[in-house]
Amino acid sequence: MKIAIGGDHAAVELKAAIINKLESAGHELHNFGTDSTDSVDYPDFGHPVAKEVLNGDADLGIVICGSGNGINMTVNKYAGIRSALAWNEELASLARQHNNANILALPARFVSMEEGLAITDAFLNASFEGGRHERRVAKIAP
Ligand SMILES: O=C(CO)[C@H](O)[C@H](O)[C@H](O)COP(=O)(O)O
Repeated sequence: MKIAIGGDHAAVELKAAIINKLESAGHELHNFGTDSTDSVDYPDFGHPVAKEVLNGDADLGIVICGSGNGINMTVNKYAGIRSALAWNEELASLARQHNNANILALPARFVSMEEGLAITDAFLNASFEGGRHERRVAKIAP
């Protein structure tokens, strides 16, 4: 799977661990940074992930900031992006199963490294259930 990933300075350690794990599992990661703990602005790293998913160069995206909120808000500005903030595995699975989320937003300062990796796995391993959820997801667009 091709996965776009980006985050701010709060995300660096978790992002690196996710990239390492997913590349080892055979996924192709497109890393849009930041890879430094110098303070940056999370929108600058969310926009390229949203664009990569929308143009089809990535199948899914992962965005990370301290709370997950700012970068989640950023990518959800794009029509066609359904980004879900998840702080446990069940929320991540449900985001794919019920909402057909195409981006996972992680709160780096509120999950452990182990939890962040497990949440990512749950997101990638789940799939959209369709059925009644198809109608609801179609109604998300205004
Ligand atoms: O902006 C955020 C909230 O959605 C992110 O959590 C940022 O990572 C956070 O604001 C960064 O805070 P810092 O005090 O500038 O490190």
